[in-house]
Amino acid sequence: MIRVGIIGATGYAGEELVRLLSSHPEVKITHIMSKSFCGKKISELYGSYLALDEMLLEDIDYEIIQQDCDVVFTCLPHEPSIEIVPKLLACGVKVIDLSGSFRYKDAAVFEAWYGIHHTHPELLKKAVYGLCELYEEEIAGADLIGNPGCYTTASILALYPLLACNLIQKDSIIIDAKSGVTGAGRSEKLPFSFCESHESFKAYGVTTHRHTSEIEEQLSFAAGSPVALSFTPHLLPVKRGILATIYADLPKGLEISPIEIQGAYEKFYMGSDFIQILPHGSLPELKFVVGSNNCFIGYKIDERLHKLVIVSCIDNLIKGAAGQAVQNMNLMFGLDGSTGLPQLAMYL
Ligand SMILES: NC(=O)C1=CN([C@@H]2O[C@H](COP(=O)(O)OP(=O)(O)OC[C@H]3O[C@@H](n4cnc5c(N)ncnc54)[C@H](OP(=O)(O)O)[C@@H]3O)[C@@H](O)[C@H]2O)C=CC1
Ligand SMILES: CC(=O)N[C@@H](CCC(=O)OP(=O)(O)O)C(=O)O
Repeated sequence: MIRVGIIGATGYAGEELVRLLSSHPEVKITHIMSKSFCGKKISELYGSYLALDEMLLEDIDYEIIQQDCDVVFTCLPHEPSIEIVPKLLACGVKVIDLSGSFRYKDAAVFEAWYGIHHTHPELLKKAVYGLCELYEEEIAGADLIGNPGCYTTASILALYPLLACNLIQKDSIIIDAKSGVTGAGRSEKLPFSFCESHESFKAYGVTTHRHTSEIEEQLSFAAGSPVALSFTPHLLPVKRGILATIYADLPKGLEISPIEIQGAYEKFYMGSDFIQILPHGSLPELKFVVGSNNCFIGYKIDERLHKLVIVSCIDNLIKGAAGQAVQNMNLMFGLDGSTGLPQLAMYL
């Protein structure tokens, strides 16, 4: 059995990890950790978790982690992650970090977009970007994973194969993405509270959202040269799910058929359990993915404007956070990537 510790188990991403891992056939959760709720049962926060009450929420103790864990998931805000992850690595455990702190190759890019000083830039060389469909081999050999962001997962999975095959113009990309409110985390933030967000709809982070830089970095690897794009997130009045509608110009002077687009996606994602490519003109909805680790991608060519419109959907807490983290753990420990992960959505 893989012995797992979860730091930040009380947050939305941590809670989803506890849920997924408690039924994983190869995992024993040995410690769940919190800063503010030490000594409490997890059912005091999440009422349905009575079955897990023999485990109390604990403070972080590195000696105990060294003895009892093979891998630790850190589900923390970005700044505490930068300080805690190196101490975990020094214990000899593998680490899967869900924050933005270990996703970039260049600390200067992280610092510019997050406004946080990175005190351990040396670890960025060692960290592997945990998008399983792109970096399976590197993940298998990694000790530290920077688990991707939720908007970025939906966006990169939709665009990477098309840029790699030169099927869209890299200077024309516009990503219009919408997220459920759990994307903002459990801690109280007034603009994201029920009354402020329910039956309303708004854009935020316009031109400055930090995920712009994460998407650009990864897509530059696909294109083989820098990519700059426009990314606008919106807050949807639903609990979970991300739907990104993406616009890009088709290559100038070239006729691109749906068969070429479909072929590029299907070839790139051959053997990937969680990527579902719909036929030309069929578009996914949030209810196709919520509750599962899937990413559904649909597209339509706009012949009149010589553009491609792509719609990509994930569950922000599963493929966008905890599910992807489990998929990473599976690969790091030589398991099939899909072990213990939900394939089907909660349709109703
Ligand atoms: N929500 C989402 O959809 C996604 C989130 N993420 C990322 O995952 C991480 C966790 O997000 P999320 O679960 O939403 O956040 P929450 O706000 O819901 O939870 C944050 C967790 O971090 C713990 N925590 C906060 N500050 C500290 C600290 N100084 N030291 C130790 N623990 C601390 C809290 O512990 P406690 O209150 O128990 O003390 C809590 O368990 C973030 O980096 C986020 O950006 C990534 C992708 C998607
Ligand atoms: C709705 C909402 O607020 N979403 C979050 C993104 C959640 C996520 O992916 O977080 P990290 O990339 O920071 O880990 C936001 O826009 O800040």
